[in-house]
Formats: sequence, C-alpha cells, structure tokens
Amino acid sequence: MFGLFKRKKTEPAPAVTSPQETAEDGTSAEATLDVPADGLGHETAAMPTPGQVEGGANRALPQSEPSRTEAQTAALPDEAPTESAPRKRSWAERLKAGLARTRQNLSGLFGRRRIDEELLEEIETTLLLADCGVEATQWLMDALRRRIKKDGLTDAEQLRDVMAELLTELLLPLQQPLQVEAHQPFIIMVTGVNGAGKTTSIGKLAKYFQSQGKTVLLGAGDTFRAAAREQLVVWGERNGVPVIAQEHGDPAAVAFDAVQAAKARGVDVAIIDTAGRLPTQLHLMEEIAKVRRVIAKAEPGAPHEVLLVLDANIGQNAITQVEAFDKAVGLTGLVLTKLDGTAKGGVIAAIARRCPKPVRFIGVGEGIDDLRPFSAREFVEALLGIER
Ligand SMILES: Nc1nc2c(ncn2[C@@H]2O[C@H](COP(=O)(O)OP(=O)(O)OP(=O)(O)O)[C@@H](O)[C@H]2O)c(=O)[nH]1
Repeated sequence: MFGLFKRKKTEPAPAVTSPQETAEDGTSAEATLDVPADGLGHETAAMPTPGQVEGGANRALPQSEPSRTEAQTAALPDEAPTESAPRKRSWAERLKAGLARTRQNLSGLFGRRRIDEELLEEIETTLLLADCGVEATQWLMDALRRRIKKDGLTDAEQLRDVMAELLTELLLPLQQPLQVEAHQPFIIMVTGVNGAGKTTSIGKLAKYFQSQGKTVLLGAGDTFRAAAREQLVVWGERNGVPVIAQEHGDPAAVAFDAVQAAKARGVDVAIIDTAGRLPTQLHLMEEIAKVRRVIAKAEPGAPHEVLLVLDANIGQNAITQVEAFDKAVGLTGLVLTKLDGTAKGGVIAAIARRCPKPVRFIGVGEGIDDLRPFSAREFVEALLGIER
C-alpha cells in the first residue's frame, strides 16, 4: 500500500461519534468522524485545535495528537535523505525513469541513419507499442511525414526535435492547471476504477493545496472499502485536515455532509473520495452519478471539478474509462498515476486525440510530493530524452 498512508497502521484508531449526535455546522453528524486541524497553519475559527470538542458533539479525540513536527515527518516519509536512505531523485529524474522504456525505444530510432520508409514504419510501431493508440499514432505520423517533406529532412537525428514539437502540440491543450479560486469551497469529486490511486492521490492533493496556503477538507466517500476510509481519516488526523466519514455510510450522504461541513467551516477546497468501480458495473456507475447529483443539491454548481484517476499502465483501456466516467458524471479533469512504473507514457497522446480532457496532475510515485500539475513540455522532454 502507498507509503503515504502506510505508517498510520501503528496509530490508534480515532473514535466515531454516536449516531444520534448532531454537529453545529449543519452536517447530519450521524456517525460522522471528524478529525480536527492539528495546527499546521491551516486552522480557522471553524477548525478547532486538538482537544477542543467540536460542534457540541461528544466526539472522542484520538489518545495523542501528533505534534506538528511528527505529523509533517509522517506525511513526508521520503523527503529528507539520511545516511541509510540515499537522496531522493528529483521530480524530473523520477518522470524520466518512469518513461525510460519508451525513451530508449525512440532514441534507438533517432540515431545516425537516413530517413526512409523502413524507419518511419519503425517509429510508427514504437508509438503504437508506447500506448499512443491508432489515432494519435496516425496523427503523429502524418504530421511527421509532412514536416520531412516540407523541411527536406534527410537524417533521423533531425526527427527527435520535430517529434518533440509535434507531441507538445498534441499534448499542450491538455495542460490546464486546476484553478480552485473561482469558488469557495471549491468542491472536487474523485472517481476511478479500483486501485487506480484515488485515495492516495487525494492525500497528495490535500498536501498540494495546503502548500498553496489553502484550507482543505476531505470526504471519505469510499464507503465500500473500509481501509480507504481509514486511510483518509488517519492521514487527515496527522496532517491537520478534517475528514468527514461515516462508518457504514451511504456515499451520497457522506458527500452531502462533506459539502455542508466545507461550507460551514469556510474551507477553500473539499475533496470527496468515491469507491472504485468498473465502467461495466452499471449499477455502481449509476450510484456515482447519484453522488454527483447529491453534491449539486448540497451546493448548486458543484462539484466544480470531477476528476478521473487513471493508472497510466492500463493502455487503451484508459479511453474506455474516460468515456464511461465522462458519460456517468461529466469529467472535467484527469489525474494520471503510476508514471513511475512500467508506464509507456503514450496513453496521454491517445487521450489527447480520442477523448481530450485536461490532465490536471500526474503521479510518479508513492511519496507525498510525487503528484504534480501536468506540463506538456516537461513530459515530452522526459519521453524523448531532451535536455534543456
Ligand atoms: N508506483 C506508484 N504507485 C501508486 C501511485 N499512486 C498510487 N499508487 C499505489 O496504488 C495503489 C492503489 O492506490 P489507492 O489510492 O488505494 O487506490 P484507490 O483508487 O483508492 O483504490 P480503491 O479504493 O480500491 O478503489 C497503492 O498501493 C498506492 O500506493 C503512483 O503514482 N506510483
């Protein structure tokens, strides 16, 4: 399981309020488990410090709240190099490492040789094997052929820069950073298939927004997998992020409570988790559509962002997932995870051609800082091994 959440297993489990309790902030506090801010610089009047009893509810606090330093250390397990742990690789290095396979395959082709039909066929095959899909590959090859003709290119070495230009042109429209200032609270709903990395990405996103000085609240809407709820609750506890959860809740009810709590507390960003589901599980797709409708009831115009978390290793399946989730909940953005593994990277090109949606963030590992806004240029440079 994701290192970001691993440590929590040794922590005492926070207690849950009794079903009858009602919080002052208007949430139906039925079995609502609400973890307070711990003083990481994000407290507001609506976010009490540890030890305070919130909303008049007899919410039992964890036995010992971690200190600020402990919480930060726990949440950033792999930042500081120690004698036993070597320096962590930079973001660019991790991204490059993740895309090494495709880069090596392409680099082999952009060496010293003449451009001929055989080379172009090899490039085409490499793009297909890199998960670019038929449409994006066709688009890239057509554009490449046009450029070769127009510029009178003869050497394969000249093709690397042309390919970089074309890929950047293809991916640039997907580079649309998520702006959360337009609404308060800005409500984000997170969807995806099982194991794509939703819950762990939410932890990283929370940290990302906190680092931008925003207050964050999480809704543990994955009521199917108890461990997902616990992951969020304990992570929130350690990082000063309130988490709205219900032990045996209905996901729509958790989402509703989370939105109400976010409004009552005046937080900047509310991120609502949902259980993993496959596009073929139609009843579950209907359930997630209901969660979206309930969020809109709690706050007209919300959710302001509906993210699909995609494992970058699933190849063309990504297209099916984008289309199915888009139909069910109206996606506004994507998070592409696990680009550090065996990902080939081309799936972003396939998305750009087949079902373009803003790629808000990409993930290159399990650490807290392994998720960053997508940059088309940075991605293409890592994919093609271009040093600037
Ligand atoms: N290597 C790598 N692993 C990741 C990344 N993001 C998430 N993971 C791992 O993927 C696994 C699944 O992550 P979760 O966050 O539990 O996935 P989920 O989508 O919430 O899963 P469900 O609750 O079952 O739907 C965990 O082991 C994570 O550590 C990433 O960018 N790189």
